[in-house]
Amino acid sequence: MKKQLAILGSTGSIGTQALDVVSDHPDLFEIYALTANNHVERLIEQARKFVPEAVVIANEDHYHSLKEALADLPIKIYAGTDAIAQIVESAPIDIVLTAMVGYAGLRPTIRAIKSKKTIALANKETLVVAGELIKQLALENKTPVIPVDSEHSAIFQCLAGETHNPIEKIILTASGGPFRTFPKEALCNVTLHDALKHPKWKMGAKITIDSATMMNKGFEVIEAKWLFDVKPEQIEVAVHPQSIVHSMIEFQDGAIKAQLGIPDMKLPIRYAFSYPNRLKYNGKKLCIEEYAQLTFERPDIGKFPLLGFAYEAMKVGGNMPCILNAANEVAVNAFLKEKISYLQIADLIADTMQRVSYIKSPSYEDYVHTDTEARKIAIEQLTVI
Ligand SMILES: NC(=O)C1=CN([C@@H]2O[C@H](COP(=O)(O)OP(=O)(O)OC[C@H]3O[C@@H](n4cnc5c(N)ncnc54)[C@H](OP(=O)(O)O)[C@@H]3O)[C@@H](O)[C@H]2O)C=CC1
Ligand SMILES: CC(=O)[C@@H](O)[C@H](O)COP(=O)(O)O
Ligand SMILES: [Mn+2]
Repeated sequence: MKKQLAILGSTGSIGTQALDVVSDHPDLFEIYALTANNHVERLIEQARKFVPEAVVIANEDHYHSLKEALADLPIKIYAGTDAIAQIVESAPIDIVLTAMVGYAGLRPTIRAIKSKKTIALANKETLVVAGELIKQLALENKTPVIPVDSEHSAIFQCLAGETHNPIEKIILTASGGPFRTFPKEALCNVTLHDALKHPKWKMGAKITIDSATMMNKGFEVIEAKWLFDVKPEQIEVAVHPQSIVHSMIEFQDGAIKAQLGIPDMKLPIRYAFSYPNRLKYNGKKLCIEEYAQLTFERPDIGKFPLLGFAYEAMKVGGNMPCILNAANEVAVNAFLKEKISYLQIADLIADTMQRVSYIKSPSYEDYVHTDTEARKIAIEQLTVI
């Protein structure tokens, strides 16, 4: 039986790579549903190629053009965020890949977990915002959450066969982003164009900016806490500019296991789809002799304060990581529109973290309310900076 997949965010960087993986294995996987937000032409192309049961466009303005373009095919067409949350519940779906960007991933992920679908989790913001709730729901519903994020997939792969061995320490590797070698004083002059030049990975715009501020690594620290049930002090970040070692775990006997490979998201996507099996791959692989040096250095929190904010938010807990995420989404969006400078991203987030009401044990409704409140405060701040 082919596994039936729902790809949320099929038009993005992870989504399109996931569809490549499906194309490589038509005998194993079938697309049940595709969802997107604005790239309607790309979604139409994908729908014509994979002929899924259903296609959903979050932005309702595109509904009619989508429906018209696919009128000759037996595909159900829906629009709106409610429809995305509903489609993941469809009985035939085995795996839901959460490859949409940002807070928008939270609600459909919860619905998919409650419907006992295996989650292939790329949308790290879901765990940043509501990690405790997601973990609890996944346990209650016995729903596997398989990481797609390269570092977490690496850790997950290293944990195979180690069920009875506790993790002593996680060493999350970071590329260091485009400004790794820049002196701190130079960061006041960097542009959007500079920040969008990731040294190793070709990704969507939002995560590329998160990598340039190292917010991405901060988010990944929080993501690791929830996925692997470790304390903040057990998670270390090592800057590894070659992006070949995708992360490491240290066990209590001092052994360190790592997963290596060229920077290619298709490997963690493929592994999440085929887990616990590995699929044959004949494309480009790591040739270790090409790397005379694999280097590791400590991150500079003075230069990348957002990484520090994430550790702080994780330690404070409650709705603080949700505030951090909302403020970051507003700030990155403003930076992408060139309304604020690179350094103002940190100012805006620090300010918002101080202003939003703190909730120690948030419910789902509290997260929704916190996200709204934090965005409002961050947007207000935009007008005064
Ligand atoms: N790219 C990568 O290599 C990696 C990404 N990730 C994570 O995966 C997620 C996706 O990243 P990436 O693929 O780079 O992002 P992209 O920006 O390339 O793609 C985002 C996708 O989400 C859709 N989308 C955007 N907003 C909404 C919304 N409000 N409702 C529904 N769908 C929406 C977009 O639709 P449309 O294009 O139609 O507007 C698009 O399909 C992020 O959480 C990121 O942190 C994790 C590790 C690596
Ligand atoms: C591919 C992937 O998983 C990204 O999250 C990547 O880690 C970003 O690179 P940084 O290490 O620069 O954040
Ligand atoms: Mn990553």
